[in-house]
Amino acid sequence: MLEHFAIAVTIVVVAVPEGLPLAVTLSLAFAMKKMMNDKALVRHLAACETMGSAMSICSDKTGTLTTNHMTVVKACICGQIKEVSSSVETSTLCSGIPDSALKMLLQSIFNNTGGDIVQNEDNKIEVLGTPTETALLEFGLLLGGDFQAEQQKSKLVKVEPFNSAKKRMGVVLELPGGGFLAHCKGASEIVLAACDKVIGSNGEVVHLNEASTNHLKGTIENFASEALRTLCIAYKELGNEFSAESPIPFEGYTCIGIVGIKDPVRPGVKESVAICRSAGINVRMVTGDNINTAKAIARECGILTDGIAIEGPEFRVKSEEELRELIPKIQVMARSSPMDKHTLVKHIRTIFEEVVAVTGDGTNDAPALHEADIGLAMGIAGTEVAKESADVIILDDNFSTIPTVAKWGRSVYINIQKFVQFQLTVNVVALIVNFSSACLTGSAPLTAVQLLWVNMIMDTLGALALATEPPNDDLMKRQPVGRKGNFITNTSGKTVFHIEGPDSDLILDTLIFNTFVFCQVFNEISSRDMEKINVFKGILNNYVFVAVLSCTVLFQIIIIEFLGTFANTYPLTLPLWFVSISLGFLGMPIAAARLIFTFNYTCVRAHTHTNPSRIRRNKSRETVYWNPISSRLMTVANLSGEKNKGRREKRERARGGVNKRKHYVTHSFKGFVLYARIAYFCHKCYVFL
Ligand SMILES: Nc1ncnc2c1ncn2[C@@H]1O[C@H](COP(=O)(O)OP(=O)(O)OP(=O)(O)O)[C@@H](O)[C@H]1O
Ligand SMILES: [Ca+2]
Repeated sequence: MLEHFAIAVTIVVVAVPEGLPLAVTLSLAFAMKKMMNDKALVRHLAACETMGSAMSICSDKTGTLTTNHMTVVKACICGQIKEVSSSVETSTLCSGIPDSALKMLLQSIFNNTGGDIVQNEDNKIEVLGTPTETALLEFGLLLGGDFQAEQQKSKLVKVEPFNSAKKRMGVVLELPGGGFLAHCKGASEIVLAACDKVIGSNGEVVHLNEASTNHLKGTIENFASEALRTLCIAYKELGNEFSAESPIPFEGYTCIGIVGIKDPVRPGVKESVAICRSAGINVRMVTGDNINTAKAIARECGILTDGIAIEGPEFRVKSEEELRELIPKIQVMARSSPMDKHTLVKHIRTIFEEVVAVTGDGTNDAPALHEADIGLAMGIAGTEVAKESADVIILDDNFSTIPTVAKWGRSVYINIQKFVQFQLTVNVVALIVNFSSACLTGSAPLTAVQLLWVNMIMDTLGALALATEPPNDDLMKRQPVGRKGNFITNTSGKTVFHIEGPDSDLILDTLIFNTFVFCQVFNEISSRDMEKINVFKGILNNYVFVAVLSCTVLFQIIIIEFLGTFANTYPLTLPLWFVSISLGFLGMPIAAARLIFTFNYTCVRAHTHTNPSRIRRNKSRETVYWNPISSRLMTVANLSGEKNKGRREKRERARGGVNKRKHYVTHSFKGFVLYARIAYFCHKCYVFL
């Protein structure tokens, strides 16, 4: 009783794949630890694996693809384009700029800012703020401005800080001589649209006519096509009437100038984008910046190739049908608001059912990071809001860490897949062997201790071995599995026979079907004579047999090669025909081997249970054995071959062959029952599945 109980418990222990959760956790934890060495901090454990199935990456530009170290390198003030660099003297920079314009520019730069300039302990000047702000403040210093003095001159009445939706920033100053003045800076084409005047080359304010508008627009386009981020700086006199409660008006501005800010592309981005491409991951750029700047940078990174670039406001108004057509082609989305980024990610996820990864650093990326299947935030330049919304933090702010994360994700997926396939096979075999033998014989072939050892090998140690397999570079050469990928695949079958292409499933099915039919054909031949090994002997004498067999083969060829649509088959190549026929033929040697085995086995058994009465009947005093297959006594000579054939035939004739026929009938009946049982079992399995 106790023994049976122990066996039952062991079988249950073997049957439960308790190594699976272990393998999953182990694989994830292992990947997480290794990813930490590769400068990726995983915040949610499951994210390790999700990244492996990513099909699409939406990346923002500033700070992710670019370094986020910004400097003003070009400026267009009073119609003059100036090259700016720290080596240029203030006097040369300011030459040609009228005093009034310079004064207004410095007032704007130093008052309309979210940054600050302080003196640190070493008496060095330090510029604080977001990269765009610091770039502008440094430009102001280069122009010879004094931050503190400029700020003390006038009183700040109202501030509308920068946000990514409006893409501009504005302040209102109360001037020392009385009256209010509004300053605005922001996305160049947006601010320029609010201007109707411009400071001319002599410092006078002139109406913005078509020629000057086109000149400014051309300048913006020129700067942008050089991958520069452009900002337009403008002011507006508000007169004496302004209350701090009312919003800053946004029309009738006077344009002071346009600056071009350089933000170089991070080294290694191009290579990383190429790796993602070859791994079947679609990389898109979604940025708040100008479309031309975005295009230029996207080309430099290898993101923009043959796809399209679209602007946020245009994207926003498209219907769902239009988006369905458009989204697969979009490679760059510029001037996007945080909600545009979010909408794009949501549509890729829901309409196309792709697994989407989003990378970002700013507060404007937070909604998209949150919506994505996996959010990756930049660790150094990233804002707290972005990091909070992300699943993985890229500690070195390097875009090339992203393919590494994807590689680890794929390795986790593959490792778990390998383990599941390993465990499925081992578990099922161990279970069937033990369960069936316990049912049939009452005892399991493996003892409890043995079973527990087997269980340990296949569960715990198996998990440890397979889950910690490190990734190889080949992982990034295959397509992502995506959301609908099959976890348990039949690729093994396909890879064995080198079946590829879109019809590979059908080809594999046809191969199985063909092999099955040829198994039957050869089985038919094997069944011609149950006693003899050479079943081909005299085959041509039976015309019916030959005709039936030939017709079967002929029809099979027609079905496979020509009746594809009707029979759901696919024409097989010559090597695949060879494979299926050979596999079908395998049954024959197996049948022959079984014949030899049972023959010898029964002989040996007969020898041990020799019936003395029958031995005595042999006149030539040879040792005779009882062969149950042919139901007759045989000498050693009989067993080994065709010797004494004449005598045997004579004896058979004397017996009238009655016994033999009776034997065949029982055999066929037993066979029929067995087949019926197998068929019934298969049917049950099918229904169960
Ligand atoms: N501090 C600022 N003051 C005024 N305008 C700004 C400021 N910062 C950025 N801009 C303008 O707003 C635009 C959009 O900025 P936004 O924050 O939406 O995206 P981004 O940081 O340029 O790009 P990404 O989404 O790729 O990070 C910029 O192209 C720039 O013209
Ligand atoms: Ca950004």
